[in-house]
Amino acid sequence: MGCRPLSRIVGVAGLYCAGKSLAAEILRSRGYEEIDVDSLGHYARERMAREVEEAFGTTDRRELGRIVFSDAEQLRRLEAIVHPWMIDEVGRRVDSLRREGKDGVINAALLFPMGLHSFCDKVLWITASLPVRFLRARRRDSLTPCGFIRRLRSQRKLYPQKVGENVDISRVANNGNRRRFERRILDLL
Ligand SMILES: CC(C)(COP(=O)(O)OP(=O)(O)OC[C@H]1O[C@@H](n2cnc3c(N)ncnc32)[C@H](O)[C@@H]1O)[C@@H](O)C(=O)NCCC(=O)NCCS
Ligand SMILES: Nc1ncnc2c1ncn2[C@@H]1O[C@H](COP(=O)(O)OP(=O)(O)OP(=O)(O)O)[C@@H](O)[C@H]1O
Repeated sequence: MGCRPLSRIVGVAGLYCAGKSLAAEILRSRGYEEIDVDSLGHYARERMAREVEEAFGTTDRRELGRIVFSDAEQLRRLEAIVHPWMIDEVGRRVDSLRREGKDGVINAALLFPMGLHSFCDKVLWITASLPVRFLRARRRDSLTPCGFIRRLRSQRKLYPQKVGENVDISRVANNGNRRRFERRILDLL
């Protein structure tokens, strides 16, 4: 009877434009399967379109972003609708990876507040300086300084320090080029 290989689940977290998706891409190139929790959020919004429409009068991604990222109470209302299903879905996908002995990466800005770190064997907390993140946000999302500041305010809750839980967290700086970032990540695995 053969032994199933061990599965390893790595969480990737960090603030807006720190480089979480790039970190997940690097892990994917090493055979990890990605659970992209931002995408699950968009899928959840479509699944729960009726509740979202009732609560906000719209299900449009951009319009909702404008509403919830400038008002913490509205963001909490949206999270209360979509997060329970999202957390269950991540759990289902992790179970399936573990059963198949596959490695996985959970890419989630809200890894800690959603409690998803409890599914992980290791967490990479990606950091980059504020000016670097602003330049990336401007290039990728055409965000104005005001829009950038609004995003930052909605992300105060994301830090791992706010979680008293015992999980192996490595901080990975991503202020330089991709090659250096990739080397840092691979050294930590
Ligand atoms: C409000 C929504 C519709 C705005 O969509 P939009 O396309 O404008 O932004 P996008 O999803 O690309 O997110 C932009 C940035 O905000 C971050 N972000 C998304 N949701 C949240 C949140 N609840 N709290 C803090 N940051 C968030 C993302 O990680 C990303 O860094 C969407 O972000 C959403 O449905 N959020 C709630 C679900 C959720 O919590 N998703 C994040 C899981 S990690
Ligand atoms: N080391 C790097 N060198 C060059 N460009 C980078 C680097 N890291 C990230 N970027 C670019 O910065 C932008 C943000 O990176 P990425 O999407 O990985 O961040 P994120 O943390 O996943 O963002 P979000 O918070 O929106 O989910 C992207 O356009 C990406 O290509």
